[in-house]
Amino acid sequence: MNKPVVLVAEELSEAGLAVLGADFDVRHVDGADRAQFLPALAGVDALIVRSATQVDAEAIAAAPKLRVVARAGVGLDNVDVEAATKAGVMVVNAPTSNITSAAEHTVALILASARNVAQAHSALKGGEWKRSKYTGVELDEKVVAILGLGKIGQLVAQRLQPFGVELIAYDPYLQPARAAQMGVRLVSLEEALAEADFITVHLPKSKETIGLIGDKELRAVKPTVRLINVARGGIIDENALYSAIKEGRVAGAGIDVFPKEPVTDSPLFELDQVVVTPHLGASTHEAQEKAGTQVARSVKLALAGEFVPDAVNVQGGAVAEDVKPGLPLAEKLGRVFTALAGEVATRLDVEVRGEIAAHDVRVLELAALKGVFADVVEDSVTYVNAPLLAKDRGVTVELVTSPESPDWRNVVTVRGVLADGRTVSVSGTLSGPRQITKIVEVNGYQMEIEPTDHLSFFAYSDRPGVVGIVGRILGDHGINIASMQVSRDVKGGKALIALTVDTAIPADVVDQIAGEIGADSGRSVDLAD
Ligand SMILES: NC(=O)c1ccc[n+]([C@@H]2O[C@H](COP(=O)([O-])OP(=O)(O)OC[C@H]3O[C@@H](n4cnc5c(N)ncnc54)[C@H](O)[C@@H]3O)[C@@H](O)[C@H]2O)c1
Ligand SMILES: O=C(O)[C@H](O)COP(=O)(O)O
Repeated sequence: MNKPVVLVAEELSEAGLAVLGADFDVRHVDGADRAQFLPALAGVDALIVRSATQVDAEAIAAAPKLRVVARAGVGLDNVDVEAATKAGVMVVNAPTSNITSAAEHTVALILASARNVAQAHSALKGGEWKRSKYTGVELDEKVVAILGLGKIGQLVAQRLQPFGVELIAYDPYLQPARAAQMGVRLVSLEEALAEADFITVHLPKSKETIGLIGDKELRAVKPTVRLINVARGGIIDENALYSAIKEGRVAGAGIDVFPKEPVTDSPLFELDQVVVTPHLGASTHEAQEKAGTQVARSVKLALAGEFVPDAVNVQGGAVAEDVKPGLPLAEKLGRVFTALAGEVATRLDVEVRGEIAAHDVRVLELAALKGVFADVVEDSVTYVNAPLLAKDRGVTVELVTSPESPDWRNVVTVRGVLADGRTVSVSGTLSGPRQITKIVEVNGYQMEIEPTDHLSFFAYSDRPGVVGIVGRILGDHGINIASMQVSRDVKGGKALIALTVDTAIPADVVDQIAGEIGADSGRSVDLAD
């Protein structure tokens, strides 16, 4: 059997490659070289990148088999997550892999900028012993403004605390009490600019943050201020920063990231007051080992069809062990639902009852939706695009949970209302230590059948002789019945036959049975693939 193809488009740690092991066809390409990268995507199941590879809509379209894009690091601004989601491609990152390295690099640049380390180093190695020119400033008693008090911003705050600085931060999405616990005073952007001796940026790059620190803002700072950016290029406007330093309105800067990378001709490079590094924030052995192993594990999970905790475009969090067996059950129920309904519902309820409802079971709703659309759309349906498919078709979906359940069993129900107002439902359980899955209800009829590869359901009016007719027709076509159950509401009322058979029942045979027994409906579903 062909191994799944994993394309590694940037350097991945040895430890990450070791996690992938021999089960995958691991290929390498230079993701920054578009002419090589795009053709290499054909036939690829998983793609691993860092920040230099643009995974845009064009790249995603060039990879029709792609199931997961893994970013061995934090920032996702080089990945078009929306395009990936539409294509059903999971996007994962390694959200905490390099935050310590990025925070330490920030502190390195703050100190380097305060004490002119890089400039003095170059001068001395160039044969110049200059002391007064490189007189610096202390951090003690200075005000440090952190823009973005998230994971890295917080680590920077912790690390700067012992230097005796006063910490302020601009982050409108954080509670002041949480910041206060860290010894940080939350302020407005205007206050941060006016009060700071050092400003360090730890924001994501977004529509709101691009150019957040531009000409106007750099006219509102102290002339002694130093700016540090280990987040993303473009959050501080480079040209505005250049002018501010050149005109003596800003004392200096420490910059790790640039609007376009790689870059060797930024205007900032000509200024002695600016210390620069080529996007080295995450470039430590430790961070790369963590990023590589974390994404390799996520790729393995994603290609095994399992839920991935670090997926950024899938709703729901980590899946509890007790909930995991419910995933294939909910997906099968979704497929049976669609077979029974014969059309897309206008409204769908996914009900989860029993002890598992104590966990986060949003993933069961996704699994049910995955099943509902699996036999409806041409493209592959995943945990990622299933909610979008529902939304596109105007299906309202609701998850209903309850710890109460009959017989103490965990029960999952997919219930939908069709355009003509009819309700269709199917329920399944997980029972026993082996978590055996059973279908226990169809359209209100109680039963107990295994969701095997081939199922059929016939709704008809209760009367003698029907079972015999069904058996004869299937026998005539060489189809072996594995199990058959008849349920009815009242004697002589409406009844339902549920069948499991060894081979698929062709559509014309389903029609023949339905015709001969005068069924209200006859449906079959193949869960084999
Ligand atoms: N240089 C490197 O090598 C390197 C390494 C890792 C991360 N990064 C970058 O560092 C940055 C921070 O990463 P993180 O993991 O700390 O992210 P994070 O999401 O944990 O933190 C970002 C913080 O910014 C705040 N924020 C978001 N939008 C804002 C806005 N418009 N105004 C003010 N605050 C806003 C959020 O509330 C959050 O607290 C990202 O840009 C990431 O890509 C760079
Ligand atoms: O967002 C990140 O994780 C950092 O910017 C690191 O990027 P890199 O993996 O390309 O070094």
